[in-house]
Amino acid sequence: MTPSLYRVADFLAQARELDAADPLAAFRDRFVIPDERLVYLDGNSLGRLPTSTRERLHRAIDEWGADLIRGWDRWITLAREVGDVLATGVLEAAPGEVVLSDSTSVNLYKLADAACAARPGRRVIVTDDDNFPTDRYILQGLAEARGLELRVVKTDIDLGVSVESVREALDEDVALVSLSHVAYRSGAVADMAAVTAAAHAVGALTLWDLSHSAGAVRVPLRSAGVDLATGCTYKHLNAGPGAPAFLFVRAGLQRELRQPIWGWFGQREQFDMGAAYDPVETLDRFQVGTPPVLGAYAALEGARLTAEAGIGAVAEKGAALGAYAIEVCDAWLAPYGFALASPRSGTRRGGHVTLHHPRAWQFSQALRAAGVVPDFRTPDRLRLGFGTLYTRFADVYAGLACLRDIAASGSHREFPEQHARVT
Ligand SMILES: Cc1ncc(COP(=O)(O)O)c(C=O)c1O
Ligand SMILES: Nc1c(O)cccc1C(=O)C[C@H](N)C(=O)O
Repeated sequence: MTPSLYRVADFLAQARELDAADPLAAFRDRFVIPDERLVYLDGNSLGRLPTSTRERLHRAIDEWGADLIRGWDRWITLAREVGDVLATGVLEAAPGEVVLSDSTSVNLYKLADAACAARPGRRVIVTDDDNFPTDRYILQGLAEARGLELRVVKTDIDLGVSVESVREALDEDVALVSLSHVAYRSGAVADMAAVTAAAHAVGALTLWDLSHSAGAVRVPLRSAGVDLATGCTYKHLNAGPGAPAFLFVRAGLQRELRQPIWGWFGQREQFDMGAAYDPVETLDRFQVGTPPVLGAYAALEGARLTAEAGIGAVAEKGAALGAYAIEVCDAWLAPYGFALASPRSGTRRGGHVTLHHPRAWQFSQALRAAGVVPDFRTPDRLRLGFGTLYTRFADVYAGLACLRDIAASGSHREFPEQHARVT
């Protein structure tokens, strides 16, 4: 499974060999793939639909029709049920530390505000300048509302945020360090354990965005001593557009923190409908309102699929897909001006590989027109995202062969230079 061991020029044969040796190959049959000709390299934005999810959602709709309000006997605990699958099968956390809730954006706000409230007198939140937009905006808004300073660490946009740069931003005034574990643009993996240790050394809490990590790489929440985390389920966990996010709160912190949105799903004896907010002492205090049940079932199926495959095997295959892509890019695309904009080392890279090219937008449009779906990120980056459970080495080969042919023929120049709308 290690592409660098190959010294053959025949990348197609190499892809076939790697697919034949892939222990996760059979998982592709567990996804709905209506068009086998489409080369989908955007699983890091929106994962494919698992067949079990399609079945479970049909069943859930029928249960709604038949059970009506009685369905809540089961649905009421669904967010925690999914959380436990994520905790034990995907995130290296303990049962009772992860729950499905709201969106990543809303959870970031809830957790960051709770962390700042738990460090009264400290005036600083630390983040980095290439963190995902919603993270930066939420922290900007929170800092403004609380009269805090948002200290923004400079990132190398291809290699991610370094522990040294975070350390330089730390002092005893810092309440919270909030970073993405896998950078959305480059796929660079931050050193979760070292950053967390550095933050703890000055008495600060840590909050990690795991949107690009969950279901793609190992997330050592427990061994790194992480305090707080959140992330989406619609990328590598394949739970579908708008599926609910998850949040993690370290067991030892749950009683101490109080989140800012006082909803009834955090309330002790919820159905007593008490007069004043009195939150439970467990993780449920970070819930707010009625969970989206259909999305929660989709998240349950997606999380189970990754847990069944094993996050170790998933991460290993993701790294191998990336290594193969980089090897092919070096040989085929560098002559056309493409440059790697992700870490080369598999242990420092998440589930996607990013390429830099001044005409990345035009290439992304030409690829789409040719039946290959990558994504584009401003200003000049092409991201190739691998859904480890369904992307084959042969898909990576086909996508890159198409990109090479476009570059060789110059056909990308037929597409407008400026991007209009980008997803
Ligand atoms: C790192 C990261 N955080 C957050 C989000 C989105 O958050 P939300 O689901 O709240 O829109 C994304 C992707 O959209 C992301 O890549
Ligand atoms: N969440 C998305 C959406 O609602 C619309 C379009 C794209 C997305 C994405 O997930 C983008 C993705 N987080 C990124 O890394 O760019």
